[in-house]
Amino acid sequence: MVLADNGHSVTLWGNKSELINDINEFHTNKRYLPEIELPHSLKATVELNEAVEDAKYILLVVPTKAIREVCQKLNPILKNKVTIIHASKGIEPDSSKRISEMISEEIDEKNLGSVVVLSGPSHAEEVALRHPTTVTSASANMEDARAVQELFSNGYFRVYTNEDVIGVEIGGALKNIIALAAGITDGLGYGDNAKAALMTRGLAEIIRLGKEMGANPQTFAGLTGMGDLIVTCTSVHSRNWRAGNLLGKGQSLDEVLENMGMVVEGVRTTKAAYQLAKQAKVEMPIVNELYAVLFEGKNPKLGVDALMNRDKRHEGESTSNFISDLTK
Ligand SMILES: NC(=O)C1=CN([C@@H]2O[C@H](COP(=O)(O)OP(=O)(O)OC[C@H]3O[C@@H](n4cnc5c(N)ncnc54)[C@H](OP(=O)(O)O)[C@@H]3O)[C@@H](O)[C@H]2O)C=CC1
Ligand SMILES: O=C(CO)COP(=O)(O)O
Repeated sequence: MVLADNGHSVTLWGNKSELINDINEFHTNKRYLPEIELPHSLKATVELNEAVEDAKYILLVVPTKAIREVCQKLNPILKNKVTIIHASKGIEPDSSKRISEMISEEIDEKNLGSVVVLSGPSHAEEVALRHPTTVTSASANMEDARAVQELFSNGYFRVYTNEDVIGVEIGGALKNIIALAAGITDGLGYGDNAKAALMTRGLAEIIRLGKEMGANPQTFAGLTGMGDLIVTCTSVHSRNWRAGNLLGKGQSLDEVLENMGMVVEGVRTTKAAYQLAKQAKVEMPIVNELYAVLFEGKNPKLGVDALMNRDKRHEGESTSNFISDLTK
């Protein structure tokens, strides 16, 4: 919608023919954005090669677990070098790969001009209403980051640039873990003090792991770190918060995922972050407790109790100069 509003020629690819027909004929998307009239210039198709034919840019926004599969479908049909912009938020468990790393592994060099990450606090429901939204375009190649900034920027969608791809991808992925935990404490009925604690101490965990992975700690003070953490932990639109909320109210993980019907990225990312933290010996108590709740059947209330009864310490301890990292 943003790109179409900016006058670009956009073709959406989807796998449900009924939904695709509705977009082309009635300019609506009943499943995801039922109240919105889509720009009439927006075309949609079930044929991937039709969607990417002659494309200079491909915007890839499938869930993390589908990234490799979709790239494998794309790679053989690309005829020219393209820039792949991705807006997905996750880390692959076991390989610990970020999305841009998976894309670079799956798309041949001859087909791939550049990878740009578009990330930040932006629930689709509000962007579709053209409500003010700010995001970051990040790439190792700043010229490409600026080109994507130019493509998307308009009066309701403001795009900043950043060269720290690692920090931008890690912030976007790990905030989902904290949002799940915030949903759990809300589901348990604990309220705002607990949520503020999780967001603050959660950001400290994100910075610790992010630094270890090569991110610039300052990035986590920006839109793709603190900004996205705020929106995902507090918004009624957040699937990660909603999933956590149901867990806190006593549903099992299987029940929750079945009821959501949309991707809850924080679940797989918790596994990836748990593995990464272990390998890198980074202290991540919230991640550890959430991992136990999601994958080992731990009662969420006991998880909170464990966090509250950890050894007493100084606020700056083991956060590696948390505040000075953010303000440097
Ligand atoms: N929603 C939002 O506001 C934001 C989402 N994101 C990120 O974008 C990514 C996608 O999220 P979102 O769109 O909300 O997720 P949804 O679950 O709402 O939709 C995912 C879409 O991807 C499709 N899909 C799933 N698997 C495959 C596959 N193997 N091949 C082709 N298509 C597939 C689904 O198809 P089907 O309909 O058939 O299930 C569905 O249309 C996530 O990483 C999320 O974190 C980032 C910023 C904001
Ligand atoms: O990343 C998002 C908003 O910026 C979407 O978050 P949820 O997946 O929790 O809805």
